[in-house]
Amino acid sequence: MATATHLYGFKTSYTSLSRRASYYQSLLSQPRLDVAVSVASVSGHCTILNGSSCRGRVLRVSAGQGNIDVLERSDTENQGSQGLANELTCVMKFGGSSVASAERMREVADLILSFPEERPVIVLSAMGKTTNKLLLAGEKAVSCGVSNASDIEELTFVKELHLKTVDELGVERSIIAAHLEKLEQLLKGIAMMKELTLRTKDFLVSFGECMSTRIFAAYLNKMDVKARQYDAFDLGFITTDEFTNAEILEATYPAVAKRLHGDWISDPAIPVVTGFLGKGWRTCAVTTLGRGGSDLTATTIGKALGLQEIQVWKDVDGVLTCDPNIYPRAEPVPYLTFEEAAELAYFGAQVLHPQSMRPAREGDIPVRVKNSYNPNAPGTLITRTRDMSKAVLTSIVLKRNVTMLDIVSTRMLGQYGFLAKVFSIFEDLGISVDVVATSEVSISLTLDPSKLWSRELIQQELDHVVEELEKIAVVNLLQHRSIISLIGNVLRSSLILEKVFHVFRSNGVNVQMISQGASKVNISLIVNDSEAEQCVRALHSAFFESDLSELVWEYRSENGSVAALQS
Ligand SMILES: Nc1ncnc2c1ncn2[C@@H]1O[C@H](COP(=O)(O)OP(=O)(O)O)[C@@H](O)[C@H]1O
Ligand SMILES: N[C@@H](CC(=O)OP(=O)(O)O)C(=O)O
Repeated sequence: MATATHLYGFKTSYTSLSRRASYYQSLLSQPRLDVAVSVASVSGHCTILNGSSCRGRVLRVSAGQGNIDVLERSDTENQGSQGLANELTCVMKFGGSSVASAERMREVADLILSFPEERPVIVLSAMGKTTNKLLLAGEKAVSCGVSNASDIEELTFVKELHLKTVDELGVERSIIAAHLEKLEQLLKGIAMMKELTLRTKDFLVSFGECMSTRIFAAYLNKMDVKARQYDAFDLGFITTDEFTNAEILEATYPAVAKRLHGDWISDPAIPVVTGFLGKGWRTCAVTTLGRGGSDLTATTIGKALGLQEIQVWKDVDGVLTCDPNIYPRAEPVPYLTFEEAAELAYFGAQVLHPQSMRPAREGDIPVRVKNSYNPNAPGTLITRTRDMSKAVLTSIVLKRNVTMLDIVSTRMLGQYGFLAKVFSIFEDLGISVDVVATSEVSISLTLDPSKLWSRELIQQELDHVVEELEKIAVVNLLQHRSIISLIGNVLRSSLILEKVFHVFRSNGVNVQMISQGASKVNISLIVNDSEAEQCVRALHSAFFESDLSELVWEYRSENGSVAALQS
């Protein structure tokens, strides 16, 4: 092992010497420079000028001229690494549909190995529909009695699926035997207690990801590809204690970077990480990030390690122009911005977790959505910016079963007092609002259903909201509504809306509320649930299957300027 020291030109964006000094202090406190380098490259504070590999212990950083300083490092601890060329390069997340069986796991392993230039972190979801089955098993356990818990149909299904998979892949059953045993014990516990709390639900579903990752890592090892399994809750994913919908806390980033980096450098092996899971910071119990949360696990790791790319592998050719279950002729969208993708996810496109774009945007790391069943399809590339000069409508998203409130002031309060009071009621009750339209004396809004997760709560919460609002307003509660969100270039909103209203009128549909906020990418329309799918199909035909250029041309002539069309 070499013990030479090396000097590097070290460029920092901090111009003040005192800021630089305190920044270097933090670098020096890192046990190893590879951690410091990745922290630095993520936050964008510094770059290593000569582009060389920089691992080992930071000895000294001394201020030089301008904002270029000299960094001295030692190779003493440079165990087994060949420099940045051997860093982990990307994160590849495979959803449940991609790892639903032994055959699928084999294909995913082949797919990973077909990118020899990549050194990926792998994030996996539970196999197939395991999460749904586990939740159903938990619900049945509440009322089936302890003696029947072992025979719950969904438990048998989960056991058989996982045992069949290990057998077919030729890995040891012992890899998951303890988890299957513990899962059965847990269901007996639920049966005994006759209750399934949110905390227990999270622990229960965690078995899915814990088993899929163990099986897959064991299979890679069997194929002589060195892999190491990680449970996210032991890896450093620290979250709030909001069971079933936990938020990732900032402390996660350095913790995950340190652990994955440290292990990779001391003993390189492909990390295989459980998606979806975390550890509550107060309770230290297993938490989950909301359904579909493995996307968020992947983008969090991408940001933590400052990786080159985040890939999310699904069962569709990328983000599509609308939900293919509503309209099978939906087509892949080749490029999206983080903002468009976030808006699309937030307004209900199942393909991405609503919060998953945040870490990617903060770390400015491109996200590629690909199809594990059709790897040659180009997929969707999501980046900070894209060419919007030709963009009109990008995608149509539908969120069903939304509750809408029409709130009309009784004029006991002035306008500003009225709005403030209405929103303070929502804040006090912890309910999020999705879409809002206001006039001087009335507000129409929709409630975020993710906060109204459990059936019992819905009615209770709604009753309470209405009761509170009725103290200052006349309230009309409208249920079974849908939000149709048009993600696109809002600079062309007149063109979009002209076409939308033409389509709605031809289909005899009345829009009950419309909102085009400050967001440059989204127009939301509220219609009855019963009319929503028909509207999405008609809008898709109008925007994506007919030639828009004629309309664009008319619009351009009317506005008399080409510039009006360019963002
Ligand atoms: N706009 C959309 N683009 C692509 N897929 C969509 C869209 N809206 C809904 N979906 C659905 O999302 C599914 C993929 O998301 P998900 O099931 O969470 O993937 P995975 O489990 O593989 O991570 C697709 O199979 C498709 O049915
Ligand atoms: N297994 C979890 C987490 C997840 O992200 O799954 P998927 O990637 O299959 O959507 C769920 O079903 O919600």
